Amino acid sequence: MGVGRRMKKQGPPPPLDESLVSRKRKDIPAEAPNGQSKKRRTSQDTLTAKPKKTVATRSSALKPANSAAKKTTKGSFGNGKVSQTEKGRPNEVRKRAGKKAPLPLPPAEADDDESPEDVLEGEDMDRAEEDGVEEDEPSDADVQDLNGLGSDASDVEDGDDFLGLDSDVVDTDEEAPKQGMWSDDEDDEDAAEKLTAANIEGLSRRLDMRKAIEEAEAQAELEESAMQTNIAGDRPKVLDDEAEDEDQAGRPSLLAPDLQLLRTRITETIRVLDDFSKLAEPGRSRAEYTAQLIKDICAYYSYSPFLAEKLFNLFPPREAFAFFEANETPRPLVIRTNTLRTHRRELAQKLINRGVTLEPVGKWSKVGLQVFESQVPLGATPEYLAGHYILQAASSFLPVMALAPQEHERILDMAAAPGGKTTYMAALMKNTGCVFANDANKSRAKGLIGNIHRLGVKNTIVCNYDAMEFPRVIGGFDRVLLDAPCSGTGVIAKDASVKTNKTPTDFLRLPHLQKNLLLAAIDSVDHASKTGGYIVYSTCSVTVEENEQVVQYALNKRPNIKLVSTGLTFGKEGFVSYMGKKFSPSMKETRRYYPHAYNVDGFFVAKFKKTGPTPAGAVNAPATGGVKANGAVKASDEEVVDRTPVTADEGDGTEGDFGGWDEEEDNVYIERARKAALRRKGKDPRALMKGKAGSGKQAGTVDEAEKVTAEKVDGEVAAQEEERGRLSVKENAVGKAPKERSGTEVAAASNTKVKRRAMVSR
Ligand SMILES: C[S@@+](CC[C@H](N)C(=O)[O-])C[C@H]1O[C@@H](n2cnc3c(N)ncnc32)[C@H](O)[C@@H]1O
Repeated sequence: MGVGRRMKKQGPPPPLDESLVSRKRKDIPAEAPNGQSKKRRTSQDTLTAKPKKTVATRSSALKPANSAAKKTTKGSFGNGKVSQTEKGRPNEVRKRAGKKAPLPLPPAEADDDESPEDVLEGEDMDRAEEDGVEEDEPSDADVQDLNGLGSDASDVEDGDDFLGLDSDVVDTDEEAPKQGMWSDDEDDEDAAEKLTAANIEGLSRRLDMRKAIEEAEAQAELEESAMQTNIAGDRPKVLDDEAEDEDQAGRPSLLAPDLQLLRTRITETIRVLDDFSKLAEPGRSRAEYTAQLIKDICAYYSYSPFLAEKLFNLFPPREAFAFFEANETPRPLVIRTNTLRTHRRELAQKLINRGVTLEPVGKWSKVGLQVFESQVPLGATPEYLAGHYILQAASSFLPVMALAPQEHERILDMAAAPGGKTTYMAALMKNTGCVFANDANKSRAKGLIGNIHRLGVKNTIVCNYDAMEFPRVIGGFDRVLLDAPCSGTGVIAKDASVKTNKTPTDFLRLPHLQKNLLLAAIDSVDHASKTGGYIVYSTCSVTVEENEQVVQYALNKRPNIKLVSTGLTFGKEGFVSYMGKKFSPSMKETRRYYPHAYNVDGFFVAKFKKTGPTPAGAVNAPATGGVKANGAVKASDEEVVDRTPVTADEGDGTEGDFGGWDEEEDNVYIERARKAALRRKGKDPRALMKGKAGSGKQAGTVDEAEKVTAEKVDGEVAAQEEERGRLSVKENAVGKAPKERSGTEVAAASNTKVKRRAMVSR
């Protein structure tokens, strides 16, 4: 495998406090480093510019002695790839703009039809090979971004819930004293020097290229922004004239937007919003500028207006820009050492020998390795096949680190496929105790089994339930991880379809599901666990609806939980208020991760401690039936169906503005589900409704707009229920042949249903 797109795109976006544009302007020397005078870059130049040449020249100017760097720079970047200006822009926009050479999508991405709800880890071999099409250039900050994070790593390892981590991780640490590039307690100096020497050429080459390219990019950007056609003086004129967007007949213009002008206008609008009183045109409001900015962001990055606005509202304008920019470049390729099979140092040495350039992901992790270049497909090396590592996004380490599973504990991973987190947990637990790895999607659960086998995990039982059925299936866990299905707004760099395929309905449907799953997670934990009693909720989404709002709902519904520190050494605090809504002050214990801030996928992590028993009337209390985690069957095996109505979500004064249920919305859900059930039984709900007094009254309580949304949501919920029903029926019908059972499975699943559905990790 050559130098791939992903591997080249290791660089983070610029730091938050220095915008892309202003930072580069600041840093740019008056004259190009090689003494060439500045040349204005036209849009045609931009598209045809050969980074190879620029990079090589600037690189040699920066470091004339480094011929190796020059040579590799040519090899790596000199394939007639597109310039920075064009990089990362959606193809369709480029096409619309009539540009000469549309940037091809890498085949793996183009073919990837899995939604972020489905695939968050990159375990397949294909993923490791999805490189090699688009060029990018790392920036100076790139190593620091992952490496520099959590430099107070000792806190992580020694902190409350991380007490066990040091001993849990079978890493070089136990055997070896300190060394620089590797963890403090890793390797002796000689060994590490060898590793570093083997790696050093690649690393220094990368640094050279990064520096050179950033300079070239900054220069180009400066020149571009100088090409302003509609910006004059101190008060830039950036607001659209109505007529500009319409043709002569008043229809929306079909002309392709000029991307350079759009970008310039975006940066200028941000500048105005940063210093509104000084820079705004007289008589124009902030709202007008914001609307213009969102509109330009939609055009430039190809977002739906709905999602662009939702994401924009999470940040101040300048930071929002950094976020949208960061979504255009992939995050670093990271592998997690499987400490059940090897040590990180050993693994690194073997991979370096195979031509992989890598280094530890940062002090905050003892098992992560960030890969910069590879001569081999990382999903097909002997070490990969032998289960020595898994390709896993750095952000996806975080929920497991927060959960901090301990040896000999019983853990539930409610939505586990494809198993990146399950297998990490098993490694931390040194294959002791028991992990129930559940996923509602049967085919994904099979992939999970594959990873479990490859990585040598032996303490895990895979099962295939709708997680809402917990704890009726089995409860009493020491810790539960709910890595919830979500909209994937944190992983847009991996799946650009999120930009346009999410609708308002998704942000009703998903939080509804997430809230239910979180209650089930909480109710599945044994509050009296001697070692645990913790729940971690995580998503790869950055929206408030799927994160703080879900957490707040759980806090409202379960007085027997409290938010506690995640123990993670980096991450931004969760919102305690958002757009006029208030959340619990303890929400600051939750952590938000953004691509532009940490060069990791967008993520959210919340950790709860369960402080008391599940309230008697709780929806998911394992009152009847089910088994405890220790395998003891409860007195009655009768099926418990969750019929608890959901209550007010917003504005009832007692539960806060977020986190509760919207009673009307839920009445509609319930009503629709009832109708769907009737239809399934072959009855016509409308005929039945006619006879019922009050049914019209209920319909009258929901206004038309709500009705339309509710119709849609309920249609989807009903379809989902139907699908789940089918899944469950199918599974029960299929059952499991005796040969598929292992001792572990049989011992742990004394409940017939569990036995039927559990798939085995041998
Ligand atoms: C974010 S992914 C999980 C990723 C996984 N934790 C990992 O680290 O590899 C969400 C998963 O939830 C599963 N899922 C969706 N709805 C579910 C439900 N009601 N019960 C259980 N699992 C569900 C999906 O099939 C998907 O695999």
